[in-house]
Amino acid sequence: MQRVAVVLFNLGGPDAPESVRPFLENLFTDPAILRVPGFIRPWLGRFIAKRRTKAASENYAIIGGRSPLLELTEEQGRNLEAALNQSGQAEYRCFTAMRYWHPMSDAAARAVQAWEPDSVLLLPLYPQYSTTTTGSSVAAWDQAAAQAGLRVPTTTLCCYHSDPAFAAATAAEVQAAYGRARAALPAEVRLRVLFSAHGLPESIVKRGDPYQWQVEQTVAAVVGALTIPGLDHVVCYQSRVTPQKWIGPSTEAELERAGHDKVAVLVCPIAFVSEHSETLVELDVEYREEAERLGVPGYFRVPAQNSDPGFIAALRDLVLRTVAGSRRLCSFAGGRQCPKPFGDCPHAKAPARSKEMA
Ligand SMILES: C=CC1=C(C)c2cc3[nH]c(cc4nc(cc5[nH]c(cc1n2)c(C)c5CCC(=O)O)C(CCC(=O)O)=C4C)c(C)c3C=C
Ligand SMILES: [Fe+2]
Ligand SMILES: [Fe+2]
Repeated sequence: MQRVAVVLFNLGGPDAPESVRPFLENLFTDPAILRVPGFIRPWLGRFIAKRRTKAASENYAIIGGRSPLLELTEEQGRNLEAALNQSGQAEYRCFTAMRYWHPMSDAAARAVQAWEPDSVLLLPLYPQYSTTTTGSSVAAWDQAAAQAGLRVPTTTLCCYHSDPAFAAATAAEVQAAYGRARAALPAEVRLRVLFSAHGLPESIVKRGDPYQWQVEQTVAAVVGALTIPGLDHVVCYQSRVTPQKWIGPSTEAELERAGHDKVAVLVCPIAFVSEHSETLVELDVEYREEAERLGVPGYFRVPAQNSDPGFIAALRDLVLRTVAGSRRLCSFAGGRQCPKPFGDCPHAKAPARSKEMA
């Protein structure tokens, strides 16, 4: 039986208070994140990380001083592995490769190599492709796999932003949370869904990053799978961490509008499939307090997918379809379907290697 290694990509997060600063240094010295000339990046990246450490540490302190991302990603891996092995088509094993904290790509590539797979499938836990997330992880993996001497056929799943099963699983969570919020609210109070995605500097989108477009596609697919007539909803962006202009509207601005309109909000994280500091602190603590201050008449949140069975089943089907040979195409070319398979076109390349992005 063929052995297939499925590598789950995620961002990673500090596992202890003393890991916050080195984690941030790894993040801010990534050329996909800090787009300045190479000679200045290590110095500037470490400087920004040092300045960010206090605020980030305070956030992690609220959730026990560490990120829950590794445990949640490993749980997703165990559930996906069990679901894949039920198919009996091949032997699957899931591995985790974090981008900015352990276990990173080098350790993951060595573990994959030791298992001696016939092929590898790279599966980002980012539904939407961004050069800052999936693109960066693919670049780190390529280097780590080469160093580990791993030379087996490797397929990359670029994104699943409007995959019907992923959208349906997400919609089921939204529908249930909407029902709970409606039941808790007086009948005369209107409810608006804020689909809140991680933000991105506008300059990165202007250089061809498909993330914002794919986030909008996800929201359209999820709203299409809901049965809530006349749903009041908006897409907005959270977690701005640098002074540049970021894509908008910001989630804070949408809370302000909700306060002005006197509508309650149901916040749905739409670009994260696991709970982490930005859902558990930014959404559950900071924005909730902000909403109260702004007079928003109710604040509710949709949980992240984590190991929701519908989400795991959607991932299983994506993996099986990809392994079965119907390679998924890159879904971005200025808003149109790209004619080339993911990996063979400029949209999939990490920025350092692609100056020709559309
Ligand atoms: C310029 C900075 C950043 C960009 C661009 C960015 C893009 C981006 N990030 C995620 C998902 C996550 N980011 C997380 C933490 C995090 N992100 C940044 C900066 C940028 N992200 C920082 C500085 C941090 C650390 C926390 C903080 O200082 O506030 C996490 C959380 C990890 C955890 O520990 O729980 C996730 C997940 C996406 C999807 C994205 C672009 C599309
Ligand atoms: Fe981030
Ligand atoms: Fe493409």
